[in-house]
Amino acid sequence: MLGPDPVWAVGAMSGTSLDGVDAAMVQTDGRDVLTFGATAYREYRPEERAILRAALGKWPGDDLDAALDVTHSVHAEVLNPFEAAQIVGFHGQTLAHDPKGRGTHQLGDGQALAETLQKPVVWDFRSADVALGGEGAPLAPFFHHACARWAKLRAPVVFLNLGGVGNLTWVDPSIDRPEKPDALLAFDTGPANAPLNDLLQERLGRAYDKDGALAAKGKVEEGALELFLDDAYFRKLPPKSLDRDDFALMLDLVRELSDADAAATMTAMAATAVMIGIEHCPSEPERVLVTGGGRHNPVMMQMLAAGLDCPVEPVEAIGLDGDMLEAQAFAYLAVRVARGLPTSAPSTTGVRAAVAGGTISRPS
Ligand SMILES: Nc1ncnc2c1ncn2[C@@H]1O[C@H](COP(=O)(O)OP(=O)(O)OP(=O)(O)O)[C@@H](O)[C@H]1O
Ligand SMILES: CC(=O)N[C@H]1[C@@H]2OC[C@@H](O2)[C@@H](O)[C@@H]1O[C@H](C)C(=O)O
Repeated sequence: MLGPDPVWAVGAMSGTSLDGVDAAMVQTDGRDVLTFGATAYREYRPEERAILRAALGKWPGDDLDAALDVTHSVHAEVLNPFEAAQIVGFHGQTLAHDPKGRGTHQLGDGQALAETLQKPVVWDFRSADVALGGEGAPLAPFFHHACARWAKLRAPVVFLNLGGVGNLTWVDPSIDRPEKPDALLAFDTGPANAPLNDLLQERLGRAYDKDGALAAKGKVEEGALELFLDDAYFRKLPPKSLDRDDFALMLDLVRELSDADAAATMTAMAATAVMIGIEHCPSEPERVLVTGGGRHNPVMMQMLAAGLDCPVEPVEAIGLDGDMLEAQAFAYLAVRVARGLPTSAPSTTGVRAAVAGGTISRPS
């Protein structure tokens, strides 16, 4: 279907924080990123978000009609204008993630989207990895490797995504292929914004702690932080991954604290989980490049900078767009799948062997 020349792909990602769908174009041959293109964002309306939230934790076979309608219509709306794209990478909304048990579930029907958009759609990126013993996540690391090469970095760096869940990729850009054994190490670090958002929603009816304003007024309760860090997840060697609500009990640890102290403590939990994560990396990175919404939270960024020995900067420092990196990743991965190139490896998900995850659906 796709020849060896670079193509324009569009990727769409709806993250664990359930804020909306990002879409972004990338020109790539599946190995190198040549150009970054147009982007778009469609926020969920409150009623759409409520339908998706109610579907969290559900698996194929459950009643998902309403959530599927929302996912399909929002993706069709955000992706329709990308006429120049030759192929689509459609992540789908993660509803449940239990790689060592029931599997992983991203809501969406790629065939239906292919019919609507009249373009080939690559989707269900995670199942093949899980079937081969992998965590099915994170999948952005192969793209992070391409970004490091695009930015002509030489020394190992860490890409840190602070979304609902945190995940990091240690990258050695001097190794030319991401599937080679020492090129990457990746894993979920712990909860990032999701439990903090839940706290703000529950106590104050606010979606999130804008600019860390509440956390800035509070003080970290060290006892609660220590109890949180006792969780065996942090000592477990990577690869490892999390579901959005795996740390929902964090809210109990801050239950007795004032709003400001609870926000400060939860922000410290997210940041400290990252610091422990960095200790698992093969070597100290030259810098930590932060993507995802958490990079807009100055309190979280300051805590990271204070706890790490290297500079902590938003990915914009190397010319990337930290709000769109995940959507770009699934554009890039779609082309890799179409070309039969792997999208994960033992070092990124723990999969038995490098695998090209994803199903390709073509309009009939
Ligand atoms: N100005 C800001 N101040 C503080 N926090 C912010 C700010 N902007 C965004 N955030 C946080 O970032 C979150 C959104 O991050 P992002 O869009 O990266 O998440 P996601 O892509 O849904 O998650 P994931 O990567 O886990 O799938 C918001 O819910 C909020 O908690
Ligand atoms: C199962 C799932 O959807 N995981 C997401 C989630 O959000 C952040 C973190 O947890 C990461 O593991 C992953 O997303 C990114 C895009 C990834 O696969 O790289």
